[in-house]
Amino acid sequence: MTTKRIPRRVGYQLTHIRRDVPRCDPALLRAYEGQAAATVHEAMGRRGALDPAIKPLAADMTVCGRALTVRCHTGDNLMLVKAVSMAGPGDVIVADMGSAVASGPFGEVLAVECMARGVAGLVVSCTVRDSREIIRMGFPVFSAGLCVRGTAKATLGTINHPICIGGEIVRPGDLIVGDADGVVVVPLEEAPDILRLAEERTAKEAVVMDRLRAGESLFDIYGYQRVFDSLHCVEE
Ligand SMILES: O=C([O-])CC(=O)C(=O)O
Ligand SMILES: [Mg+2]
Repeated sequence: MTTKRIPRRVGYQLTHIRRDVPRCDPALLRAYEGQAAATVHEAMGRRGALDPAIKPLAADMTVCGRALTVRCHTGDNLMLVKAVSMAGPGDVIVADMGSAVASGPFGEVLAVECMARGVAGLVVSCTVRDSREIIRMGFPVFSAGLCVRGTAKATLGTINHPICIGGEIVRPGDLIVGDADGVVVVPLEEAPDILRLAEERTAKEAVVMDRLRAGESLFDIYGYQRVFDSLHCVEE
């Protein structure tokens, strides 16, 4: 009797894990480290902001790095565990965990591995757990809150494919900038121009704030009377 073997590759085959992804210039990454998320968001024409439900575990957490993207099956962190094993310095793991927000696919144990690998941070669409320990060790985690529920480790997803998180598309290699105000994604090809615009904005705001300290008003400096006039503002 002959045994029928099922061919492993039939028709379209999804590549689950991609390793050959664009990498931004390390000097550019370092230059982004001093930038506030809100400034970057403004500099790119108010684009790129993830849903504000995704917040840092502690107000003083900041993150800056290149996106290592992960797409997990709902309630399963198998691909996230794999992504952590692939991550290194300068990487921010950005994880779309599917439709269930309330689960704890990331906690103290994975945070320890991230710290050991020098990973820059985690941005995740759902909740996480072991928050006290993660805050204590100072690993930057941006999540939709906290949940004690554990996850399965049984289903494939993708690593380093484009994902959608917090209403924004994130592609592997895109820049991620996050702080207490929220998280912004910068498309890699736009990163040099947006950095220049962000630096210009920071310099301009420093001058404006000096003028405010000297007694001027923002209303006058920016000439908002023009807007009032166009709206026929009545004042008595
Ligand atoms: O292992 C998990 O499923 C997540 C977790 O709790 C940890 O990383 O500590
Ligand atoms: Mg745990």
